[in-house]
Amino acid sequence: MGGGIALLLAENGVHVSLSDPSEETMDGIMQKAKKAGYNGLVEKYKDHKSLCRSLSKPRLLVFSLPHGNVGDKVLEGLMPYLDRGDIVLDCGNEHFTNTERRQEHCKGTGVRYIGSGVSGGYQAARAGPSICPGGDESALKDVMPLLEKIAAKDEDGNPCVGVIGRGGAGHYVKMVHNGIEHGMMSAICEAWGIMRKMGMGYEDVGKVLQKWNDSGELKGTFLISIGADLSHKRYPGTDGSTKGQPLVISEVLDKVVQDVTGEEGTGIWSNTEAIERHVPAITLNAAHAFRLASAYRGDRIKANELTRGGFAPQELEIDNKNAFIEKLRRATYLACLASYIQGMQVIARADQEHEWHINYANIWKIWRGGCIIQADYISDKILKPILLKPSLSPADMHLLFHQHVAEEVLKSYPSLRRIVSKAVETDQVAPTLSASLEYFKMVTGTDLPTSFYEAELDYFGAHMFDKKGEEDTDGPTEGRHHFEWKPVQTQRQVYGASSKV
Ligand SMILES: NC(=O)C1=CN([C@@H]2O[C@H](COP(=O)(O)OP(=O)(O)OC[C@H]3O[C@@H](n4cnc5c(N)ncnc54)[C@H](OP(=O)(O)O)[C@@H]3O)[C@@H](O)[C@H]2O)C=CC1
Ligand SMILES: O=C(CO)[C@H](O)[C@H](O)COP(=O)(O)O
Repeated sequence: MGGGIALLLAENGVHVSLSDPSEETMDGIMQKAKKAGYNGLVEKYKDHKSLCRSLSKPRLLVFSLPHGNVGDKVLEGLMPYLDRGDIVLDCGNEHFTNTERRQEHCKGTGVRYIGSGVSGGYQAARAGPSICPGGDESALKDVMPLLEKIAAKDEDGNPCVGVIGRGGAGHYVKMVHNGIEHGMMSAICEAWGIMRKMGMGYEDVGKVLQKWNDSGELKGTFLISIGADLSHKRYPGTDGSTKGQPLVISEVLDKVVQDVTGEEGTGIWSNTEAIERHVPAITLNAAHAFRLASAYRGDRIKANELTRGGFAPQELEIDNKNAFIEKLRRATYLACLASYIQGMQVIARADQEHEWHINYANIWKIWRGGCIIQADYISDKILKPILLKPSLSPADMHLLFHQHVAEEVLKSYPSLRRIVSKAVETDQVAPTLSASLEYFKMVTGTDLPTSFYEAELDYFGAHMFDKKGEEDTDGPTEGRHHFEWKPVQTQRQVYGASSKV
């Protein structure tokens, strides 16, 4: 990512001083710069002192580092050579609490720290990513012209960058972007698995994904478009030709490991945040659990043996394949929409709590292009009418509270139900699609079986309950009633006089 950003900056005429523990990595970037004709614009520096000396003031230091300690160490190493007014632009996926801690630490020194998510993967880092910066207002004012230059552009040519808000808001929004990304990726891979079990070849599935990306509710969805593309990629043979070579996808093992290996943290953080902000983000939770289950392939093999082959998905016999695929498209869309609804709610709750003053119109802007969760239909039809409203209330951020969103859910819900029920009957692996179905049932239900849950809680814990007709008007409040479901008994009454001590 860092190499791509360095070359992108050089392409825009910026002098870049590189610093990386690996000489080889830096040489590789310098070679690419030379090849691209950015002569003299990229130089490498081994130590912090010479790096900082090479930069004109106020300096702009761009981080693209693994999260956590690494950023702390690099900042600590740079600090003695930085001056008041210098700016650190942290473009990694950092936990917002680390961002805010560093911002606080920098404050006394006059160094200005911006936490800025970037999205779009390493290809976008080179061509122009979607960028969501947050933090010091004056620093943001200084860097925005440059960020606007290097950012991805949407279909109208507008840069996909905007100030998100105070403190760690930029990194927070990027974290939730990744939570939404995981929900969408999971739903799409489940749809892919179902199509494969319908007997469709990899390339046939690719063609369907291409159609989904071309029109309808999944139009312009980046993850669908790359799915269509990758479905046709073959390894080159010794003569460079791909003819008769295996499709790459046919050889990819079924494990997603980066949560477990600690390379990335955004999936864990966004789910933890959803739970801590009391958001029922079951689509995101299921997607995350699916990744975790997939990571432990060795455990799966063992459990598969013990369950005599596990519960392998059956081949699907579908009479009207086209009609079924249309339902699958709608089901996938609804799971993607659920991911957005849940993610936005997490952001809004955190915004209220941290008082980041998030600019929601800018969230719309940064997700319009260049990012992994780019979804043109959702952007135009769902988000635009809400996020671009001149004044927004916290309730607006519950996307489902808007009639046009509710109508979308109503339109595609029967398809989601049909797909999930078929998946359940035939043991297809569809955790995120199933969770999304449950999500819409849960969050629209007004007679949930949680009456019984509440009664049990009151039975054993005296946790109180409200009675039917006693509605909360201002958010959840503790129940008003306790019923003595069973009189408290003494130990002797329960266990008898002869119980052993
Ligand atoms: N990959 C992606 O698609 C995206 C990644 N990100 C985020 O961007 C950041 C970078 O990601 P990515 O490029 O994929 O990761 P890499 O691991 O490829 O790059 C991390 C860089 O940090 C350097 N580094 C590691 N440890 C230290 C250290 N102690 N001191 C100084 N430098 C160090 C590495 O050096 P070395 O050359 O020695 O390995 C490497 O150049 C991460 O925060 C990631 O979450 C954000 C969006 C997309
Ligand atoms: O931030 C990203 C995209 O937005 C990166 O691609 C990130 O590496 C994806 O990893 P993970 O799926 O573990 O979040």
